[in-house]
Amino acid sequence: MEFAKGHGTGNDFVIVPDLEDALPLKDAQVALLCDRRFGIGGDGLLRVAPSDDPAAAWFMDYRNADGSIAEMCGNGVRVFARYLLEKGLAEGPEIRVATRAGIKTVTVADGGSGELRVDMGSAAFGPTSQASVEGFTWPGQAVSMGNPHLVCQLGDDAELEALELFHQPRYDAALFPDGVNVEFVVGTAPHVRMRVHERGVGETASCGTGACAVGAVALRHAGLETGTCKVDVPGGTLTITVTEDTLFMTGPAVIVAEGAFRL
Ligand SMILES: N[C@@H](CCC[C@H](N)C(=O)O)C(=O)O
Repeated sequence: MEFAKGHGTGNDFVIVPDLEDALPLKDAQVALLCDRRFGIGGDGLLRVAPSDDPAAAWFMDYRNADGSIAEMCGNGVRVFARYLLEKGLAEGPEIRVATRAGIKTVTVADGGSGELRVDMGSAAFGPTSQASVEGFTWPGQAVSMGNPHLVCQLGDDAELEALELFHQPRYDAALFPDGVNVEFVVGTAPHVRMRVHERGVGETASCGTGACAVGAVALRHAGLETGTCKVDVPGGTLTITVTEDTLFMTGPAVIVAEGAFRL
């Protein structure tokens, strides 16, 4: 089976081209491919399949490392678009990608940085809630970016660094019946820093949709309806811009390897 490997700010993905839609992957197969000892290794898998939607040629079939399906992946959609560009499956500067959270338009950013900008659609704010790790509890803001997030503000860098994110933080399962990605943030807009525990994965070096949720919350905390917020993640920096109509995320996306896997 042909594969490629790519990442966006250290959030890494196994990419499986399935251009004839002939390779429906079972959960266990996805988990094996994403396993860092027994497989290729990745936080998730991006299957490149034809789209049913006439507005986009390709569908991003995103799966978490444990095989579970998620609605959206922000770093994944940039890596997916980079793969389409490198393989000649799409032409820039605008690439439309079908996802479970609707069509996302990815644009090659101006200025030769090589970064990609995605129109992610507006952040949808939910109720406030809370998350707990190792007996400590923080208030949090529920935000949907197509997939569920809980953004928790911490006091300072030392508190963020001391967090043990080996296990899923505790959360209100009635509010998040399908699980939730939990972001822990320090700082204020226009520049914040975060760590994340992803549903179906564990702690990752970055989460694009998480950074979008964090940027939107940081701007709102600063009393801003629109604006730009840089979000530092362990694997780099993402730039989040909120406009009256939508939210853009800009960041890197690179393909680092290609090969064949014996499935
Ligand atoms: N890493 C992703 C988010 C992937 C999905 C998430 N784990 C979920 O289950 O919702 C991103 O970059 O957005």
